[in-house]
Amino acid sequence: MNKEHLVIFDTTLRDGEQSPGASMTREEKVRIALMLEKMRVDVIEAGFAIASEGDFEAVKAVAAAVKDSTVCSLSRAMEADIRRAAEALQPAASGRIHTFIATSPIHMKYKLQMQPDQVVEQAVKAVRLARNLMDDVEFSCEDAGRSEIDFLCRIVEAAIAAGARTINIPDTVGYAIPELYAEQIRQLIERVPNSDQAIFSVHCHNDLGLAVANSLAAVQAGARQVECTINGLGERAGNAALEEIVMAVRTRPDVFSVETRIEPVHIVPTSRLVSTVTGFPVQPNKAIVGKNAFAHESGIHQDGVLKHRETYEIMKAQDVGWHTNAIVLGKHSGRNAFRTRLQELGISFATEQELNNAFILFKQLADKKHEIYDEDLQALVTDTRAAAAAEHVQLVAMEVQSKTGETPLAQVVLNVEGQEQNAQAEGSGPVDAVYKAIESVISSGASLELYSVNAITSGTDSQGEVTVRLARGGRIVNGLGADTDIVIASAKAYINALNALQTSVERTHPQGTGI
Ligand SMILES: CC(=O)SCCNC(=O)CCNC(=O)[C@H](O)C(C)(C)COP(=O)(O)OP(=O)(O)OC[C@H]1O[C@@H](n2cnc3c(N)ncnc32)[C@H](O)[C@@H]1OP(=O)(O)O
Ligand SMILES: CC(C)C(=O)C(=O)O
Ligand SMILES: [Mg+2]
Repeated sequence: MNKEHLVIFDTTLRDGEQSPGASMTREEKVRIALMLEKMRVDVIEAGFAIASEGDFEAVKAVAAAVKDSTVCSLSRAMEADIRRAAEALQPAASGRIHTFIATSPIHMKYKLQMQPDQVVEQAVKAVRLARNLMDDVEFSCEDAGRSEIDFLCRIVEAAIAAGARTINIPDTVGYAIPELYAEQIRQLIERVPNSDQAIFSVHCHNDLGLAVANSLAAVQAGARQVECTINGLGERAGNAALEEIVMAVRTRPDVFSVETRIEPVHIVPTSRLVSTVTGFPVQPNKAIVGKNAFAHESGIHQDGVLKHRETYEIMKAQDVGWHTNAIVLGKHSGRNAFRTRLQELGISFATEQELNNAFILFKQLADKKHEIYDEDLQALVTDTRAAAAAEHVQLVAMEVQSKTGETPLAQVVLNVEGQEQNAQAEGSGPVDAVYKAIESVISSGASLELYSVNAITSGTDSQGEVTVRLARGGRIVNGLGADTDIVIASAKAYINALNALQTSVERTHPQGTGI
């Protein structure tokens, strides 16, 4: 099937900038415009030239910098606005004046305070003037979503006759519903006698969360330009998101008879740039550009994706500019994802039992921590292996009381060579109390040469990793322990070192001397 071209009109720099707090400098607008050009956006609306001296300069700078996309400026249906837009667009290789006037009864009566006939007259005058200054003119019926269809037909016909090449039917206040909006576009194209002389465009706002759905329904009804913004930035709840429109059309060629010229690999970098410049973070679950858009945490999905990516992905992360998709390990993960990640880290298990033991520890840790990082896995494997090694001493349970103004007290239950033993001791701090309690049972005679604690990853839910070095009779051993509770990590590390000390004794004196 021969696909028709869908014009992608990006208004991040104009409607996007109308988001409270999203103002951009001239330099920032140029940087974003160059990314949009690289992405092969057809039209870049760079600003509203009459709004301020700064916006005039910004439109001018974008017009001078961009070569491959058409650069556009907004203007009211007023002579001064249109002349200012034309002046700012002077340097453009391809420029467009976008002029608009409201057509809904509520806007005409209360805001413009004009009669419908006057609105038509002013629209026609505006389009004519713009066409005298520039070939490419777009006319918008502001608040078309709440305008009467007969009046819309009348003003659209007049605007096309006056020279508008693109007719935009905005749902300015996000009031439209897909089926009804599509019907509005269909009727306009059918009923306006000269509709074949213009491209019909849509510009949808997201007040009811329907901006993309409305835009796509309109495309199905014959619209051939969509106005949209990166990350859905825009007035109030925003505009239709460019990345969602482009990827919907691209992912469902069976549904849409149009195609864009967008190179989607630039989508994520552009999204990041817009987010950085405006300071508006992208929500993690945002389609296409959110951090979680290609991330899988649940075991069943991870297993599916590892076996055949398309089981849970309708797009490829790399196609829209992500480095890769992501298998995130957490409490919903399963063995397949766990084993695969460890293999990627170069860690394999000799037996399925060893893997299962590590997996049990992993689930326990995941219950305490939101996300498990590679460093957590490495520490966990070290723990599993230490546990698997001949263990003379094991920590069964421990409790530490530590209060301001009171001496810390530790109670430990140890399993020594198969026998449970209880001990308690006070110490200068909770770790000191635990170590004294352990020593009251073991009497290792070793001296503590080093004690250090590190957060394995960032965040207060991170695991603490403790390293302990013990020396006895010329032998020095290290012990490692990790836990989200650093006192427990300290006990694990100490016991790990005691066991290492014993193992090294066994190696040198097979009969052993005991710990
Ligand atoms: C749906 C949209 O996104 S529309 C674009 C919205 N964007 C902006 O408004 C950003 C830039 N705007 C501005 O900088 C200023 O509003 C300016 C420079 C355009 C105008 O500033 P001011 O002259 O001080 O007018 P103000 O903003 O207070 O009021 C708007 C005036 O324009 C009139 N007007 C509004 N839309 C149009 C239009 N499309 N065509 C002609 N006149 C219009 C209003 O009726 C009002 O006229 P009045 O002053 O005679 O009552
Ligand atoms: C100026 C027009 C196109 C607009 O932004 C709107 O109606 O939302
Ligand atoms: Mg708008």
